[in-house]
Amino acid sequence: MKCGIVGLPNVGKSTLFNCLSNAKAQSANFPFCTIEPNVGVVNVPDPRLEKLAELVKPQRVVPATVEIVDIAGLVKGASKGEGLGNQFLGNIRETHAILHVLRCFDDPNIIHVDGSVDPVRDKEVIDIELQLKDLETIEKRISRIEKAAKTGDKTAAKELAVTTQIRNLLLEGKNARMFVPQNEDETEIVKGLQLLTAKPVLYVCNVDEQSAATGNEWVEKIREIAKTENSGVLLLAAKIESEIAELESYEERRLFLEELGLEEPGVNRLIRAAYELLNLQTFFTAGEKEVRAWTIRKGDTAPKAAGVIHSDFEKGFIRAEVISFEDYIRYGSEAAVREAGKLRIEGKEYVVKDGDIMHFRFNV
Ligand SMILES: Nc1ncnc2c1ncn2[C@@H]1O[C@H](COP(=O)(O)OP(=O)(O)OP(=O)(O)O)[C@@H](O)[C@H]1O
Repeated sequence: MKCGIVGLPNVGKSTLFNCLSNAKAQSANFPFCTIEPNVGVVNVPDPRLEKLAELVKPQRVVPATVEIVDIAGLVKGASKGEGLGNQFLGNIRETHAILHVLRCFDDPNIIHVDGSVDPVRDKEVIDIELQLKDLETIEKRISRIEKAAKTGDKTAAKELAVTTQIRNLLLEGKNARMFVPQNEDETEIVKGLQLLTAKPVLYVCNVDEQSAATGNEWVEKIREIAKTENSGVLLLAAKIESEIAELESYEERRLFLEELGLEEPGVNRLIRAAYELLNLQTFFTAGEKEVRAWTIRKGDTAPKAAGVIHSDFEKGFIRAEVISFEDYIRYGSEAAVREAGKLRIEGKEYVVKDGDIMHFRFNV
């Protein structure tokens, strides 16, 4: 599961990516590893993990991770192959969610590809390119299934109904994510189309130093639009944050952030937001050797969670012993939780809750 950073050229994507890739931007515990020049696996800052580690004092602490890809700037005409457009759109297709960076800072020294700062227009430029590409995908699909649908093939007819609705949305200049599947079948059909504008999106408003905590009028405009799309907005001052991330001492970084009116680096919020956007959540395992955050999807059951640790755990799953994060903190140790009768035994059907501390019983 990975998130792609998308936006026009020169809006601050690489600056943002560098913030993420700078280990010092976060606590010492959160290293970053670059798989390829533009792909990073970044650890998810999670205060709960730190609290658990304080209580358990394990030999190792292992955070959850999320993969982030820096996709080079898209330009007008990308859907027609302009400026390596096809390659970049292909890169977006491989991601599961989009971090759409918008330039919301004024700086006459930094050239804007369209001559002036206007994130609302910029957002539309990108949207249109993605929509045009999706339209091409949809038209191809429709022409392939139309005949079968009209000669009584029920599966094809269902798909035609969905694709036609999505095509109409795209023709109105809307994104495919505005289509709400009515049942499991429709969800599967949409998934199969792999549309760019069906992916969840978070708008990242890249602001200047002065607006780091409060935002500005551009951000407000983007917020208004995002509301109508059910999408999120995140505020981040990429340039100053990348400078802060360069500072050696933790204390210095903290002071600088405080001056900006921030409690923690914006990238921490961004990483958590990316995790959320991918529909992921965390469960923990806690032992003397290791306290660890594991990543699962929201809605996953206990055996699925067990399978993330080892496939044998899933195959031979018997039951899970579960402690809620709040109980663990309240009683301070697994033994005390047991004593208080707060340790739950859960079976195969149990849907894991974010923050659960789990122990699996299995046989092989
Ligand atoms: N919030 C900000 N305030 C002021 N300047 C910024 C801000 N964010 C980025 N910049 C500056 O804008 C310029 C472009 O940034 P960057 O190279 O990160 O853009 P990009 O989106 O990756 O561009 P491209 O797609 O062309 O690679 C850089 O000089 C960077 O320092």
